[in-house]
Amino acid sequence: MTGALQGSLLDSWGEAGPRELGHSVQRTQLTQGAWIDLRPNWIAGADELFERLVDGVPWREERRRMYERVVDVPRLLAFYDEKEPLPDPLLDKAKQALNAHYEEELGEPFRTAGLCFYRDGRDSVAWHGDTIGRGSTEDTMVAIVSIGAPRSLLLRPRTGGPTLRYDLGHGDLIVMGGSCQRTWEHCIPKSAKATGPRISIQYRPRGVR
Ligand SMILES: O=C(O)CCC(=O)C(=O)O
Ligand SMILES: [Fe+2]
Repeated sequence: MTGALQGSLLDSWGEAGPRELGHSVQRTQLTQGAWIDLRPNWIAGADELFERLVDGVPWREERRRMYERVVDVPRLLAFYDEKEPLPDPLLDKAKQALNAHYEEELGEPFRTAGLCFYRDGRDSVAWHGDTIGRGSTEDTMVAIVSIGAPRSLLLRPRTGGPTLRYDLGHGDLIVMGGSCQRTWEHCIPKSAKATGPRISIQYRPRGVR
């Protein structure tokens, strides 16, 4: 069964929104106090959410200076600061569910939402940690909901070592925690295969970017 068909069947049986977290979240300890939580198929109603976000989010193209040149950022972006309403009620429900599950351990709530739109396999994000803010010095969490076409998220330790690959499917949740932003890097590599569009939603605490 294809992911899309499976998604639509599951969605027709239940209400749209995040499914339970609890015991369905699987944690993997990485090195140096970094960890990853995975919760496949977290979002019910992911097909409809994807369509609403494609049409409803004011996607921005960005250009960034790279050494001597100004280049297109190879994905579309949107950012919702903590006081801005999210573009879809399902994204509020997902944030509430993440906070119910993680706030105690995180010591603060997830507050902001960044959205990326990977139009096809040529769109990507290069190796980086989310270290513009406090993630460069403190443990934190970044929770990512993936919808649309499956893409790989790669992780590698900054000190060198094997690269881990997580194939993120439609409606999956991955949470990077502990020291992950400063001791590891992550990327979404370009894909040579014919790849459909994907949207990721990243929830972060205040001051993490
Ligand atoms: O699209 C993703 O899953 C990752 C995005 C990301 O790493 C970022 O926006 O910092
Ligand atoms: Fe990132």
